[in-house]
Amino acid sequence: MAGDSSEKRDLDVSGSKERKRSRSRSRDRDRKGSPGKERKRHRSRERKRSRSRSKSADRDRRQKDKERDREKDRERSRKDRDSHRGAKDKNKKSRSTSPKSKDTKIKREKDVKMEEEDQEEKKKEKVQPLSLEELLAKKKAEEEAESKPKFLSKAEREAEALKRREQQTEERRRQIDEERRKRRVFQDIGRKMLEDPQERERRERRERMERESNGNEDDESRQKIREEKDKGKELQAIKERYLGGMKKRRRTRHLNDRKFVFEWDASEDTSIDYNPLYKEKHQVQLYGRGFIAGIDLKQQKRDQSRFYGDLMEKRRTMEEKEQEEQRLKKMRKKEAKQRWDDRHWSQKKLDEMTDRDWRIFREDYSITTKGGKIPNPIRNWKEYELPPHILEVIDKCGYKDPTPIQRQAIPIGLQNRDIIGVAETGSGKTAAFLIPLLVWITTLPKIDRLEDSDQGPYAVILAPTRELAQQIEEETIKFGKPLGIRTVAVIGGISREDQGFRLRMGCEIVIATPGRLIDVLENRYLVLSRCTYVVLDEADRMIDMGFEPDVQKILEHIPVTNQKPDTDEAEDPEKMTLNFESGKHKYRQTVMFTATMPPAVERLARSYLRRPAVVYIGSAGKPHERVEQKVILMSEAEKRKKLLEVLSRGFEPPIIIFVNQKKGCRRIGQVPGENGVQCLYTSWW
Ligand SMILES: Nc1ncnc2c1ncn2[C@@H]1O[C@H](COP(=O)(O)OP(=O)(O)OP(=O)(O)O)[C@@H](O)[C@H]1O
Repeated sequence: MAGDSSEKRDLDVSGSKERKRSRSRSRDRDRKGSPGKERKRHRSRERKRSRSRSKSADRDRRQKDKERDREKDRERSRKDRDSHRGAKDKNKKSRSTSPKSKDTKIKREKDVKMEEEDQEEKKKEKVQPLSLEELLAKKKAEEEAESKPKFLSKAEREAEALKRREQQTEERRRQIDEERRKRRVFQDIGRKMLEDPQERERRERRERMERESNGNEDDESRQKIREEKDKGKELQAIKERYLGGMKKRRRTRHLNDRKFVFEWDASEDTSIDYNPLYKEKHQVQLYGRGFIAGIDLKQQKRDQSRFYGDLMEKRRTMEEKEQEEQRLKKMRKKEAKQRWDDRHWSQKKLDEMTDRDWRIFREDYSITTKGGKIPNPIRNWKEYELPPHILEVIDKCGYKDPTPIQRQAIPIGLQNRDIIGVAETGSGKTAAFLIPLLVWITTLPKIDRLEDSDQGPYAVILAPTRELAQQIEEETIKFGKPLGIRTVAVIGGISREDQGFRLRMGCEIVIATPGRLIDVLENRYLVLSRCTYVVLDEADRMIDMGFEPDVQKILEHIPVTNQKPDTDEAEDPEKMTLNFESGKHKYRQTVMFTATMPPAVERLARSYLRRPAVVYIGSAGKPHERVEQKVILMSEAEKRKKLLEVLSRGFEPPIIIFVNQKKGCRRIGQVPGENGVQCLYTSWW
């Protein structure tokens, strides 16, 4: 109810105002109705205004105040109207369309119209800025108007199109002109810059700076990208480390997959075998170092060296050429000398032999020596300075060349040195110790030899067995008889009296076995007062056979007055040679031959030999050169058959077959018997 009363009040207030306005509007309507009048009025107003403007500023101010007041009033009325509209909306339902409300509506519409007209009039009077609401309303109205379809006639459309076309061509022309103008300006600038070097320099500097700045920017951006990538990788790595990253599965291709897989191995490529291109691959050359790519490097090198050689040859002076020739001659001479010196010892004369040649010589004959200054071995009989009668005998015996032991032992023996010779049976040891002895004996006057025959022999040769002693005797007689040197063998199995008789007749050399010699010595058939030469042949065998005490006893029968001093003198070749040539007063010389060197032999050597020279022939553990060894691998069942096959090849008897068991010995013994060959078998049981 209160609301209604207030509304009424408002309406009353507004009513009075509206009335005033209606009156003015009615006037306006009247004015509109008569345009001529209105024009007159307007002109008069304009005149008035111009008059007033020109009259004074006070009036203007007053006018402005009035305008301001009027504006305020207008605002107020607008607000009232809005509130009135809101109230009207609220009471729309409650209030039915009563005649009263209709009147007010019409009145309001009239008011609005009047107001609009008023506004237009004012606008005309003075251009004032539009309020926001007005602007919005205006815009809305424009949009609505635009959204409404416009129906244009054909002529209008054609006109429109023509207009648009003109606009487009105009726009195009304008653009072309603009471009042309710009180009002209640019060309002008360029021309100026070409003319002005300073300007050009400035421009270049500017461009450079721009480029650098761009480059720096690029670098920075690249750096940023790199850092981001690194961070990403690091993050990924951390994730994989702590969360267990997803491993990329390797794609495996199976043979059953639809896609065909060509299984091929490099070794299956046979093109290399028949294609000459692959066979003779050309060496690819790159440019540089003075070579041309694609051409054989060796050929290029050859050409280059030829070219430079020719060039150098042209440039050399005569003097230089001579010098070079001299140098080459010297070099050739030196090389020839070297070649001459490097000849084999067999191509050299004795006086051309160097130490190196002697070393090679010893190696060739498997001679190894030890102990003091050992003289060089004998190359051949003729070369060596042996007395002619000795050489004659050697020649008579048919010894064309000395055996290895003879080559080394004879020169040592001729120096009156004690010798330990390690050599096998049948290596020519007899001549090795006999020749120095014969040389010495033949130096002694024959009368002395005959007169002093009761003093006993000059040399005693001890052998372990009768057979060996006889063998040595044979050899000795062979050498000694032509030289008038008498030899007596004192061995078992022969009458002691006979031997005693022969000894009493006198002899220079006694060959004996230890047992019988002691017997003869003890029975005074023999004395060793002038014995200066003692030979122990096959000393190891003698010791094995238990002759060591006998040997010692025999050696005790030899006088000690002519024993060598146990000093370096015993090794001095010159002093010893002099002593050797001194005839009767020669030191006692002891020579020992053995195939092995057991401790007993060493003991014997230490006791009776003075500073001996040791000569080894061959190498220990090495099979003898004359023995052929064959190993045939087969099963037990095949052995018998194989043995018969080997025997049927025609080996000269006697043949020795060694077996490891007694029964095997019997069984094999029957086999050759079947083939008509006598067989003996024996064993150590
Ligand atoms: N230089 C030589 N040239 C040719 N034949 C030689 C030469 N030296 C030795 N002989 C011969 O070789 C054979 C064996 O010689 P020698 O008896 O001297 O050997 P050995 O080593 O003494 O053997 P063993 O110890 O059995 O007596 C002899 O018949 C001998 O005539």
